[in-house]
Amino acid sequence: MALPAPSAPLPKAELHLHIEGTLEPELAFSLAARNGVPLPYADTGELRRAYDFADLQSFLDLYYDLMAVLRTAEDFTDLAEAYLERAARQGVRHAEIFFDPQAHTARGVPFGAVVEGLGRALDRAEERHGISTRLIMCFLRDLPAESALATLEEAKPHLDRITGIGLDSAEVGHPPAKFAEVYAAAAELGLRRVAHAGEEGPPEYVREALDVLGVERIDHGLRALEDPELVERLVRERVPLTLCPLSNVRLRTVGTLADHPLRRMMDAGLLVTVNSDDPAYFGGYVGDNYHAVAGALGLDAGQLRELARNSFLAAFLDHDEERRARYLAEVDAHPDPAA
Ligand code: HPA
Ligand SMILES: [Zn+2]
Repeated sequence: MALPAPSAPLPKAELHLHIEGTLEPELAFSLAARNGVPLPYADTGELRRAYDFADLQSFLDLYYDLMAVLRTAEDFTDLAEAYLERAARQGVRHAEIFFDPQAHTARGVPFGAVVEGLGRALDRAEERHGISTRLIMCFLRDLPAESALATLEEAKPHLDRITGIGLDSAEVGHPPAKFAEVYAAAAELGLRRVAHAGEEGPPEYVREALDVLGVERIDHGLRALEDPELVERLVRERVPLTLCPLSNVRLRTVGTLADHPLRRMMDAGLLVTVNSDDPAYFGGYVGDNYHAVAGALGLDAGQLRELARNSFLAAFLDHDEERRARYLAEVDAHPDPAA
């Protein structure tokens, strides 16, 4: 008897994904060889063994170091192409991709090489992988606000490729209000706004991201749970939260997946989504994150469907409502959300 064909993975959008965090050890070594960049690791096994993080900063140190291998537009194309291929296999139909321009321009890589390189992969993502895409430029919050303003200036000739801005890197000590001016300038330019807040920083940072920066989504937002009034507001205003469960475990913001508050957050009425953050470093791509939380928290088919629906509801698809409706219909029609 023939085995039934395995069903396709649940269609989903990925809204919290740092493209530099998709740099797998194998690609890092091959780019290092191509560009003549020395790496302080003997092989991919030794590099992987360094992925044992105590907190956000210990991860960021390695993340920024390994980026040294990314030098040319072609490197960024190869990086994004590898991500899109993996994402498609895990059911991603729409990806809103973060990149960190300052981490590259600071090393002498031109802004244009980064955006054009990524853009070449994104331009063919629909045809090759069936994935629609957006690009979101993140500012490094541990650099001065002036550097973010200069980066927005550099971005101006490339705004046809950039949908929005975000805020990432070391959170504590760098409150959202530090970036009020650049967020206001970006809003004037018609850019969408998101920010990491409440990953390691306090609930106050989540409130500031909403009130001072005018963000439309909060990346992570876990620590909002410490403030019931803030939770009530996030529910009332339907502010999407882009959660990254495997990241939270690897960076020790939650103890184990079984302790992850995702299910409680859904029960509280929050609009939560599941994402991979930096999948090459945290042990899984977005489908792996869905499977992991489904297993650890005992999510049923309805809850998995809700997470996938939320991802499309929270996506920047306002100018393409027809597409959003199509993606939502694909979720509703999916025979087996656990796949
Ligand atoms: O998880 C993250 N948090 C903050 N900054 C980041 N930059 C890449 N990944 C992250
Ligand atoms: Zn992130």
